[in-house]
Amino acid sequence: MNLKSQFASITMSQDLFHSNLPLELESGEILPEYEISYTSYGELNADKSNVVWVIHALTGDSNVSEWWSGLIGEDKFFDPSRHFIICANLLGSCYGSTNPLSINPKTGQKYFYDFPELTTRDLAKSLDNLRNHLGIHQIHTLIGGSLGGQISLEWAYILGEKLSNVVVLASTAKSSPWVIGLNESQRMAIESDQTWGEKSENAGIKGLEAARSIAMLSYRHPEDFQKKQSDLDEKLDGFRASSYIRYQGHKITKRFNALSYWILSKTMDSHDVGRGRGGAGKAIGQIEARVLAIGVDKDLLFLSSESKYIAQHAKRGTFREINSTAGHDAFLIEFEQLAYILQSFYLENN
Ligand SMILES: CC(=O)SCCNC(=O)CCNC(=O)[C@H](O)C(C)(C)COP(=O)(O)OP(=O)(O)OC[C@H]1O[C@@H](n2cnc3c(N)ncnc32)[C@H](O)[C@@H]1OP(=O)(O)O
Ligand SMILES: N[C@@H](CCO)C(=O)O
Repeated sequence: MNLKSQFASITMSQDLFHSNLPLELESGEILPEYEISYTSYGELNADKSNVVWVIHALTGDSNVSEWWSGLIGEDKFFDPSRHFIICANLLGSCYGSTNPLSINPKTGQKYFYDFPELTTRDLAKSLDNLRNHLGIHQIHTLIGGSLGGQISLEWAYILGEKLSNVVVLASTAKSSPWVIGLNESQRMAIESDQTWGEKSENAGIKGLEAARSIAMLSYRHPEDFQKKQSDLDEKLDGFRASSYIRYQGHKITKRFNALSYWILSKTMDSHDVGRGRGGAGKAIGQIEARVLAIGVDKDLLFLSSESKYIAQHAKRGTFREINSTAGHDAFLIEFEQLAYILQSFYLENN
């Protein structure tokens, strides 16, 4: 379906891929059929060599020109007049792809809590099925941050020589105990909501509010709070940081649900590109594409050293660092630094 684009003369299309073939999951469970919603910008060139595939993070969607507007758009680093840019909503997420609120074809009812656990490998496989469906035989650049970076690594492993460059932002080869612990606290917050367990779209929504507030503390750095949320006046209550964190918790409930959040946070936990492949370092060493791993110096969630590890173990790896008090979320905010790093990477390597 072609949509009115925000760009003057660029094609933007929002489409749905329906797979009647089942997706066999790492857990042994099966998604009998599934849909993937995806957005693309620009046109494939004659030899299909201009594909830039973006993978969104935990609560993102496929409208990459909105949430990555500093990097994608007319005259931006990835420009739809030159690149064919595509982003698919991840399975499990609530922006158009099959998720816990979709109908389970086996029962004719919504999945709710019966939705299967998905790994980053399962998600990479589902994206590869979409790629095949679209007849894309070569991806110039695959790029993703956080959970999107984890899936990018998994997919890069599968893609082999069909991928030229993979850019992994603020991410990791294997989720650390720290990340898993933080995600478990967030799921505990969801569980403590009395509505969790109900077969309702709003189940666990207050819990999700608390979960996002915990998550925000790992997405930012204390210096970011110091800069933006300090109170100028002396007070005993009603602090700016309190209202900010509550606001952020509430904001997510207007656009996301606890079931999708639960599933995708579990996906993040089980991520390990080295599972069954002799360890993360060995698996990364088998990726054929050039690997650019970008860390954020003040990322408290996925440490910059984890990005360095990825680059060090790749056959053709480069490590770069963003300097930002924004912390983990810098990959969604620091467009100038990102564009500079990407520019120099392509100049040096392509
Ligand atoms: C439909 C969709 O939205 S699709 C999904 C798009 N989102 C994604 O892809 C996920 C990735 N994006 C994100 O995580 C975020 O949007 C980021 C990281 C890029 C930016 O985060 P933001 O929340 O916009 O920035 P920031 O932390 O500065 O907070 C700003 C907000 O907090 C509010 N705020 C700031 N300080 C306070 C305070 N002391 N008390 C209350 N509210 C406050 C601001 O008014 C602003 O509100 P707004 O979002 O309604 O405009
Ligand atoms: N802020 C990101 C999560 C951290 O990668 C999101 O909401 O998707």
